[in-house]
Amino acid sequence: MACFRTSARICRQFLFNNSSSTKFSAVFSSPRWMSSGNYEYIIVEKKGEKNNVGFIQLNRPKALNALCKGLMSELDQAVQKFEKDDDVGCIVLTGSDRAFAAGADIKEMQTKEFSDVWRGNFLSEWDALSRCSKPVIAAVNGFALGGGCEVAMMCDIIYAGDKAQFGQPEITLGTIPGAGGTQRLCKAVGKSKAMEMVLTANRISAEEAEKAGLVSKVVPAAELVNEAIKTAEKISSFSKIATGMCKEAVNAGYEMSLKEGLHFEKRLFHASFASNDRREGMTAFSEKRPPKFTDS
Ligand SMILES: C[C@@H](CO)C(=O)SCCNC(=O)CCNC(=O)[C@H](O)C(C)(C)COP(=O)(O)OP(=O)(O)OC[C@H]1O[C@@H](n2cnc3c(N)ncnc32)[C@H](O)[C@@H]1OP(=O)(O)O
Repeated sequence: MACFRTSARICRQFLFNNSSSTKFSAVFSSPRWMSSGNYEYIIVEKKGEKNNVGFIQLNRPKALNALCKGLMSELDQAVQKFEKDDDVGCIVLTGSDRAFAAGADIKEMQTKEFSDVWRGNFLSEWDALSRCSKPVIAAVNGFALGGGCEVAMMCDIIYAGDKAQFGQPEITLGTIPGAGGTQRLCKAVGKSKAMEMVLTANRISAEEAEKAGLVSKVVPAAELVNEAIKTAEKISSFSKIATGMCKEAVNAGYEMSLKEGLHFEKRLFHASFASNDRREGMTAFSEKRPPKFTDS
């Protein structure tokens, strides 16, 4: 903690480096808060030294976290709960060592008719993660297949354990990806690789996913969750207004032309000057002290 007193610059290094005290907090932080919700398919906790990381673990091990209706509905509820929680600045979503998620629940889908899925707009209810204004990190170990890969891609950052496998095997079921597995994958890994993956059901390793651009970091499987929590703690230490603006600018820019994206970013940047946190951040820098963000 002495670094905080010494200078703002050293403090900034503290925030940006993997300091031993941050590692300590991520490794040893216990679930100090359990969700009051009664979840069947997920585990929901708050983690991190400051209890400011929303942690969701898919927990349907016998079915390799297949994304049944109940699980997706609980995921939606948990994300909304963290969205409203003023202490939470970032969310980590993970699965088990064996599977992040093996896709939509095939046994649940098996008997559905065209009219069911069309009229019910099946899978549209999966959009909760994409609507979340707070950053979400997917920590992927094991299989991320079909809907599992799609859910990971709905997150803002993907960290993968070194044994993770990504794929879109829907073609083997006589169907196609239905929750972004063609479009999001195409944007992440490029058209040729995405086309190969959806047409052949070939899986790619964590290493390949990192090279192709689907994943931002690969770490040993055992360290994955702590690594994601550490990053989430860092993100949570910043102004929630600024992190929200960053997320909005990146996501909007991704969909827009360069000209529109640059304009949108500039306007959000201008808007940040209306926040107390922008004033505090720059004042703290000048006064060589750590900033105290108030999310206002
Ligand atoms: C529509 C889109 C969304 O856009 C989809 O997501 S469609 C689904 C796409 N996913 C898949 O096709 C993957 C299906 N799963 C597998 O291919 C294999 O299970 C595996 C992931 C390669 C693992 O194989 P392994 O031999 O190690 O394990 P099992 O096959 O015995 O699986 C264990 C257990 O889990 C059940 N299960 C696995 N995936 C699903 C799923 N997507 N839906 C429902 N259930 C799933 C599997 O049936 C086994 O349970 P058991 O039958 O033994 O009770």
